[in-house]
Amino acid sequence: MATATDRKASVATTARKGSLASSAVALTESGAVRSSTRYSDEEWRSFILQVEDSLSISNTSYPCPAIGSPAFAKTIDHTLLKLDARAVQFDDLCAEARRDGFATVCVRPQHVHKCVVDLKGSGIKVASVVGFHEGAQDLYYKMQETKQALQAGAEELDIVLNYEELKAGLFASVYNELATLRLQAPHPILLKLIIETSQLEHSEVIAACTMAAAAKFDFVKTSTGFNGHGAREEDVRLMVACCEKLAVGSKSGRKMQVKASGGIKTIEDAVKMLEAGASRLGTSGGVWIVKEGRESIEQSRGQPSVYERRGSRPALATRLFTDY
Ligand SMILES: O=C[C@H](O)COP(=O)(O)O
Repeated sequence: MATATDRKASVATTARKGSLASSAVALTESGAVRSSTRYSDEEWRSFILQVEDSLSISNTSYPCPAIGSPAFAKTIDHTLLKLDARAVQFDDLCAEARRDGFATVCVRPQHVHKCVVDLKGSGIKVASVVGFHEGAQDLYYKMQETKQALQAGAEELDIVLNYEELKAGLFASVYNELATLRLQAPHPILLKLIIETSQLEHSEVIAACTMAAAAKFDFVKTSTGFNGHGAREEDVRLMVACCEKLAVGSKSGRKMQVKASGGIKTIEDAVKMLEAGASRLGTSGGVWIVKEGRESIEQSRGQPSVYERRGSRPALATRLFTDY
C-alpha cells in the first residue's frame, strides 16, 4: 500500500507532467456516493501551489466574434434566475433566444421543462443552475437538483462551487462533490463551475480552477450575479491562464473554457470579456447587448440608429429586458 510520502511524490510527479488526478468516485446502486478521493487536502494544496507558481497571465487580446454575427450571439447564455420570475417571462426569454440565436437559456431547475418545450426544434439548449446561489447546499441536495434538471431536459449545468469549503482548504471534499456530479451528468452534458470570484482570493481562484479541471468540468464561470461584484477582466484573465496551464500535458489535451457572468450589460462589457479570453457570457442583458451590436453596425454604415429614429433610448433600470 502506498504511504503518504509515496502519494505526495506521486502528486509532485503528476504536477510536473502537468496532468491531474482522475476521478475515483462511483455511484452505488442505491445512489449513494462511494468516494475514494485520490489525494489528501495537503496533497491537493501542494498541487495547487505548483499550478500557481507556473502560471503566466496574458494581456493579449483573444479573438472575438464579429459584433452582430451569429457567432457573437452564440456566446450568450440568455439568463433569467430571478426567484419571482413569472411563467410568461420564460416564454419571452425563449422567444428572444430563438430570435437572437443565443447559445442557451439559463434558468433554475424548476423552469427547465417549460423552456425545453418552448425551445423545441430551435437548436437552443437549456442550461440549469444547481446549488444556486450560495453553493453551500450539501451534495445530496445538489444531486437531486442535477437529477431534476437532467430529467427535464437540461443539456448544460451551471453548478455553484461550495466556495466556503474551498476557502477552508477542504479540497478533497470539494473534489469529491464535483467528481460525483460529473459522474451523474456525464458528457455530452456541459458542466460549468460557478466559482464566485468576488468571494475568492487570487490563490483560491486558482484552487477552484484546479478542482474543476480535475473533476473534468467543461467551463469555469466567474459569478452568480447575486453576490458581490460580477465578472471582472482580471478574473477572466486569471481563469483563462489556469485553464491553459491545466490543459498542458493532460492526456486528452482537453482545455476548460471560461464563462464570464454577472453585470455584463453592454456591448463594451461583452467584448471586453471575450477579448480577455472568455468564450461564453452569462447575462440577463443579452437582448440589449445584441441590439447595441446591431446599432453600432448601422451607425458605422452611416444609417441612423433605431434609437435615433425612435427618440431616446430607455435606461437599463432593471435586470431583465422583458420587464419593460
Ligand atoms: O449567470 C448569470 C448571472 O446571474 C447573470 O447576471 P446578470 O443578471 O448581472 O446579467
